[in-house]
Amino acid sequence: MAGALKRPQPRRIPTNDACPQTEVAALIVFDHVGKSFDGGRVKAVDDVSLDVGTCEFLAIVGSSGSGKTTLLRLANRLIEADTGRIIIEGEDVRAADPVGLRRRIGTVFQSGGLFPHMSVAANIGITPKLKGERESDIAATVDELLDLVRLDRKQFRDRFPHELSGGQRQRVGVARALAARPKIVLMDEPFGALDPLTRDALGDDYRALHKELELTTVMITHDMTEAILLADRIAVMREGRILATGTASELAQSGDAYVAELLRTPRRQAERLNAALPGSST
Ligand SMILES: Nc1ncnc2c1ncn2[C@@H]1O[C@H](COP(=O)(O)OP(=O)(O)OP(=O)(O)O)[C@@H](O)[C@H]1O
Repeated sequence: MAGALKRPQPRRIPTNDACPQTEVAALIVFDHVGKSFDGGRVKAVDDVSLDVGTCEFLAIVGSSGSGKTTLLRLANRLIEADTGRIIIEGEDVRAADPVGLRRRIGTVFQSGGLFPHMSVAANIGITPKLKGERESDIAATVDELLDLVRLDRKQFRDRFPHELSGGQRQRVGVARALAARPKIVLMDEPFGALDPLTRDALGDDYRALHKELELTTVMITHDMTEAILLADRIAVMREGRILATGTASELAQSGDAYVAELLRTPRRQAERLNAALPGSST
């Protein structure tokens, strides 16, 4: 049977109850954060202040080397900030146990980041296993997550990463990130290496999961069109700094030349598509 089209009920995964839509509290706060490399010669992140609201989907857009990945790595303490504070779920990350912090935050990488020698089920179940959950509970969680990311349980559970397409690997990557039932998901170019159709389908599916599980998501992308289509708000980074944040229409009002340049491509794409597919916008 092909991947399940209907999501099963009931589900045990969504345990994030702390997300009333009226709440505006920020789940992630970057407060004047700075990080340099090479003895201060490379200012990868330069005095960044940014709040990510509970249940918000924030995209970080910027060219290569603008500091996007460094910002995410600071959030889960893969590296330490030189200056400023990062608050996750009300707690300064410097006070948090790094391992515990990373288990509370789901992470999805561009390549999927799956362990090649482990089956799909073992990859998805790795965090619950490290947390000491019972084998039977882990197996149930893996099956629920496979349903959630629309991969057929029987077909995919025992496969190895090299037996999957790029899109299927990313679906497993998303399932693995959700296995510890995080409130926060950090994604680094998660759909960047996929063909446009797969990318579109996965983006839509993830957006639905974000809403359904009441997640708070930060997604890095080079692609402004993807950011506009998926995110509630977009932060534009350049040379370690946040140039602008806002919804697509707010960014369109920005007087910044680089932001305008980034918006030119989706504008041109929309115009060309409307011209090539008359009536498609109605
Ligand atoms: N561990 C490191 N040691 C030295 N320099 C680093 C290190 N990590 C990142 N940098 C530098 O910091 C800057 C920002 O890198 P970062 O990976 O955050 O950018 P990015 O916006 O994510 O780029 P890309 O889109 O290409 O992934 C770059 O100049 C990079 O070379």
